[in-house]
This record gives sequence, structure tokens and C-alpha cells, in this order.
Amino acid sequence: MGVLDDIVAGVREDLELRQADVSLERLKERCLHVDPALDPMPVFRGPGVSVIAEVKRSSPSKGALATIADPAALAAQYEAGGAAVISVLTEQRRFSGTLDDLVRVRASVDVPVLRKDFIVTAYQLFEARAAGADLALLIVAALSDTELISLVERAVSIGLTPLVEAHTEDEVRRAVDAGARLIGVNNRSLQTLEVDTTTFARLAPLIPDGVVRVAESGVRGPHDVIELARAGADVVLVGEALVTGRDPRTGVADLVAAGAHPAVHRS
Ligand SMILES: O=P(O)(O)OC[C@@H](O)[C@@H](O)c1c[nH]c2ccccc12
Repeated sequence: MGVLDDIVAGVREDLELRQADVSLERLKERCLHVDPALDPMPVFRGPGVSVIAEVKRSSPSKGALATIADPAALAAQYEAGGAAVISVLTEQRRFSGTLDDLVRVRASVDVPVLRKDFIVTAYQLFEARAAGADLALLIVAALSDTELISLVERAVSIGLTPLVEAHTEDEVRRAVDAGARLIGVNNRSLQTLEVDTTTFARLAPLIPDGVVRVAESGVRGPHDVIELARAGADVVLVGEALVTGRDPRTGVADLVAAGAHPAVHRS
């Protein structure tokens, strides 16, 4: 069993407990009382490379990265540095995140918030919306075509913008076929956890014009942002470098500045 299957098995177990506790009907009811979701797409399509800054305590590849006692404060720093979107890892077992982190982040920033998790059922989309999320990650490798198509549709129907993540040529094709308007190329394989930052440049040309391209994982600093922008990135998603760096606000600002540089020409 690859790492991804292992993670998803744990996610399904945790999900069963939450489903026994809160019915889908109750979640849908909660969704009626949260503020309408924010649309990240106009900013993503605007000038410069947008930065999605991630609240990430640990990862299966690196273990503990940062304590992050106050995710809301960290998110506020990211926003002050110019982050277009805040990503919050809500998976508990491997990433030490919770949905409560997302609720707290949502309350402290005005930019859109992404639920970063291993979403395999519509229930998790309603959870995301009820917690105030504006975007939700859908990982192609964790889903069948039927599941992917129905989760993309369901996300859109409840106001969430799906970020559809691919790691191979075939997965990019499946993301496109599922109607994704926002596609992320993960430089890290979720089967082996290895990072190859050339993955984005190799797969980006398969993403049609008009679809927003996100480069995910392994971005260490401004230099990487410039390279990824040249390869066609509209957006970069950065976690580790920001949570382990000295100052998250300056860290984001430096990435935003690199992506806004006039020498950076995006296709
Ligand atoms: O910490 P990094 O290397 O900057 O990566 C961030 C983000 O891309 C990574 O956390 C990620 C990308 N896709 C995922 C899917 C699930 C969990 C985590 C991820």
C-alpha cells in the first residue's frame, strides 16, 4: 500500500466517527448560516504570481515542522505579507491539523481559505463549507473518475472552488476532463513522498489556456517562484519554507515580490 492509500484509510476511519456525531442534514443546515464563499479566481487570473500560504504543522515526509499554537495569528501574518489565499491542512493523523484550525483562520483573515485534506466524500465538502472554507482540495490520485466528477460538481454547487491536484500526465487529463478550472500540479508524489520540482514544468503544458495553474510543494524561495512562473505557474502553494522560516510575513512578501517582478513573463 502506498502512502496515499494509508493516509486515506485513516481519513475514512476518522470520518466515520464524525459522521456518527454530526448528520449530513445538520452540516447542510450549518452551511446556510456561514458567509457566502469568496471567489479566488479573479485574483489568481490577475497580474503576478499569487501565493497560497499554508498552515502546516507536520508532514509524513518530514515529521514535525512547527508547533503553530495559534494558526489564526500565523494566517494573519501570511495575509499581511500578501498571500492571496490561506491553505489550512485539516488532516489529523499525519499533518496534525483540525477543522477547528480552519474555523479560527477563517475568523482572522479576509482572503479566501482552502481546506487541504484528503476529500473522498461529499460530507467532507459540506464540512469544509460549514467551517467557512472557500476552496477545497480534490486529489485525483485518491479518487475514481466518477467520484472526481461528482465531487467537482458538488463543490461548485455549494460555492466552493475545487483545487484539483494532479501529479502525472494521466491525472492532469483526468482533472481537465472533470471540468476543473483550477489545477494544481504537486511536485511531490503522494505515493513515494519524493519531490521533483521539474514535475510542474513537465505537466503545465498539458493544462489548457483559461485553466489556472498552481505549482505545489518544494518551493523554497523567490528563485523557485521565478522559475515556476517561467514554466507557466499562475499560483504557487507553499508550506514548509514558510512555517520553518524566520518570519512568515516577510517570507510571503518575498515570494509575492518575486512573482510580481517585470522580468517574470507568464504565458
Ligand atoms: O510544504 P511544501 O513542500 O511547501 O508543500 C506545500 C503543499 O504543496 C503540500 O503540503 C501538499 C500538496 N498537496 C498536498 C496534499 C495533501 C497534503 C499536503 C499537500
